[in-house]
Amino acid sequence: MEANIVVLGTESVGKSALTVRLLTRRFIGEYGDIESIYSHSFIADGREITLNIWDSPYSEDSSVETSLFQKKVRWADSFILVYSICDRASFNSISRFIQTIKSTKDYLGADKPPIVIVGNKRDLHHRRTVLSEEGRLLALNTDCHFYEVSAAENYHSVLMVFHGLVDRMKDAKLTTKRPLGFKGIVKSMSAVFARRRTDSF
Ligand SMILES: Nc1nc2c(ncn2[C@@H]2O[C@H](COP(=O)(O)OP(=O)(O)OP(=O)(O)O)[C@@H](O)[C@H]2O)c(=O)[nH]1
Repeated sequence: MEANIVVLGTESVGKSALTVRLLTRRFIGEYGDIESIYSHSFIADGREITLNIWDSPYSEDSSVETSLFQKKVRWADSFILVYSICDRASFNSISRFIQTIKSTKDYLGADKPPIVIVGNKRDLHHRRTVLSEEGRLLALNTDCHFYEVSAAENYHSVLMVFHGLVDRMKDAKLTTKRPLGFKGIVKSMSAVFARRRTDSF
């Protein structure tokens, strides 16, 4: 099985931190602004599963109206929508992402995609401005799954997010993948670490 996952959310909510945590088990603190699609394979129930994970830095250009956003929605089989539990505005933006994803997929005649909502930075509970119940309620009302995690502190909770999404996709036919149609987006993990090393000098 091969599946395309897009990680979305507003600025600095921890999209790269979650992605890099899954891929390397590490939290490296600073990630740079790298638009990347990472490939990650693992075995589950005796089957090889490959996830292509598209992580992009947020900017005004990533708003839901843009053609790049539409391109991501078309490409993806499923979505991880991230907010920070310390950032109310990032939580408020999640509904808009869900609406746009659903209406675009509907317009394309595609199946309803699995969507997971993730409240990140759980370790910063003393600065919390979004209650867990609010995240859970939003997920319930929009037929999404919900997790609260800390990419900084907990690898296993991040693993649960991605594996939970895979479980929801298991029966879908997700095999033949078309190339994206533009160059320079696929980076290796070494790019992330190289960037960090450079930044620290
Ligand atoms: N305390 C804490 N900090 C986190 C956590 N996840 C990410 N951060 C920090 O939050 C900041 C932003 O993390 P990124 O992963 O770059 O966030 P992003 O959503 O990819 O940001 P953009 O690329 O700007 O859209 C960094 O300083 C991270 O170290 C977390 O779980 N807990």
